[in-house]
Amino acid sequence: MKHIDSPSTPGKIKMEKSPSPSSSNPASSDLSRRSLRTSSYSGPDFEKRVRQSAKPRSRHGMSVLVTGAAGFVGTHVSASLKRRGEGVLGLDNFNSYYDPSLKRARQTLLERSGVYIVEGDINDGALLAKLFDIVPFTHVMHLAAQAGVRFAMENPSSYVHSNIAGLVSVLEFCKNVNPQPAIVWASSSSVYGLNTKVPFSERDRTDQPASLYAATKKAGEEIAHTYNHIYGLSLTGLRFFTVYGPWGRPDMAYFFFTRDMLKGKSIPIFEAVNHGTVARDFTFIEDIVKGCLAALDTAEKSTGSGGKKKGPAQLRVYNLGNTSPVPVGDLVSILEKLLKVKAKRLVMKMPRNGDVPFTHANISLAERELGYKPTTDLHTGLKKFVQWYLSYYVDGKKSAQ
Ligand SMILES: NC(=O)c1ccc[n+]([C@@H]2O[C@H](COP(=O)([O-])OP(=O)(O)OC[C@H]3O[C@@H](n4cnc5c(N)ncnc54)[C@H](O)[C@@H]3O)[C@@H](O)[C@H]2O)c1
Ligand SMILES: O=C(O)[C@H]1O[C@H](OP(=O)(O)OP(=O)(O)OC[C@H]2O[C@@H](n3ccc(=O)[nH]c3=O)[C@H](O)[C@@H]2O)[C@H](O)[C@@H](O)[C@@H]1O
Repeated sequence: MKHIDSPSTPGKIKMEKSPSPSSSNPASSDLSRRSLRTSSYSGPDFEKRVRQSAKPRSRHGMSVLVTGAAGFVGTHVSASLKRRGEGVLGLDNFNSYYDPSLKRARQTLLERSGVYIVEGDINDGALLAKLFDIVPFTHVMHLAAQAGVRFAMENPSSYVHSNIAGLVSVLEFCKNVNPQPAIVWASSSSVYGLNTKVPFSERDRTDQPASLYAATKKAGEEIAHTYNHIYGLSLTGLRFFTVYGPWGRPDMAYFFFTRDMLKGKSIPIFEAVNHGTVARDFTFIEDIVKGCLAALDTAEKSTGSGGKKKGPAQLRVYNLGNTSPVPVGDLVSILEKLLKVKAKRLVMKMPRNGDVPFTHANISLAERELGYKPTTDLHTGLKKFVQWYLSYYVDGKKSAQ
């Protein structure tokens, strides 16, 4: 995987040093505010675009800040919220973990539907202050993160920067603004780590992460607990299970298998110890989007630090999976049929690279409380992915990196 842009790249605001914890506090961000006057984030045009994009037109009246909006899940969630008439503003740093031109193409798609994505980093306190000054967001859909389990061995600090420092930066803001927004954020199925009890339930242990990525998501869940407990923030963590679909992520197996199969290259298929099958509870993006919207719709208001008087704020965690694990070899067989290409399979022992052998979601809690019900099997979902892939890369003559 590629080198990633410096994790401290602070968007377009030129600051003398990386944003410090104090600069992410709206009450103590004089330095940051000064730097904003000369930045491209100020001016009537910028404010107008932000306001227009975040203005709700639905009966729900939501104004949602979507972090990671140029990402795979962020694009789909933003588009879906906008279609429903919610106000949506995106925030993304467009880093180069994978081909940024794909993020730009998603941005173009969203702009056509009226969603503006501000280019900047979630650690940039001055920028968050500016956005919250312009819009009293009712909700934050926090999806920005350093994703991918294996890349954590190459660039561990990018995970700390986005998944820990970045989460704290967002929560610091949310705790300080009035009114406080409700926050729905992406955790991960990877928190189950080496857990062997299946299917994975929210009550199962999550103290054996197999990768630094998983450890940062688990840390995020603990951090969420703290901000809920002290500051009365309403927080919902969603444990997504291996999400796939159109406009997906090129670092994920289903995506680069497709690319490499079409190029006639061999694809490494991992097997567990003693030739055990490696399987995933692959979940289609449209099902995940429904789960995200249901989590936003059922999110209660934050209660603030006077939480004791008003009662405790909501703190929730849900599995969003498909409840139907499929061996990776079967995923390849489906791709072979859809692409009409015979894969050159290179079966190999799974390296100790952060991967886990098996995932399987118990979704009864999400079913009960969110009305979440995935409806897309892997064949149907991959068919939609392949149709998109061929039209984007082959017909669109884009180079797949
Ligand atoms: N796709 C999956 O299978 C899956 C599974 C479990 C959890 N998740 C989580 O869901 C969320 C969305 O995942 P995705 O698949 O869309 O990944 P993605 O990489 O496509 O999207 C994440 C976006 O966040 C942006 N970003 C990263 N760090 C940032 C920062 N510091 N400031 C601003 N923007 C930043 C990236 O540029 C990217 O566009 C992530 O939190 C991820 O960890 C994804
Ligand atoms: O569900 C999750 O929480 C995680 O889902 C995915 O992680 P993963 O399931 O490992 O997805 P892929 O990297 O696409 O791998 C899918 C399967 O293919 C296998 N694989 C991967 C790469 C490879 O070269 N060969 C191979 O057989 C993996 O072992 C795994 O079983 C995402 O990449 C993570 O960001 C996310 O947090």
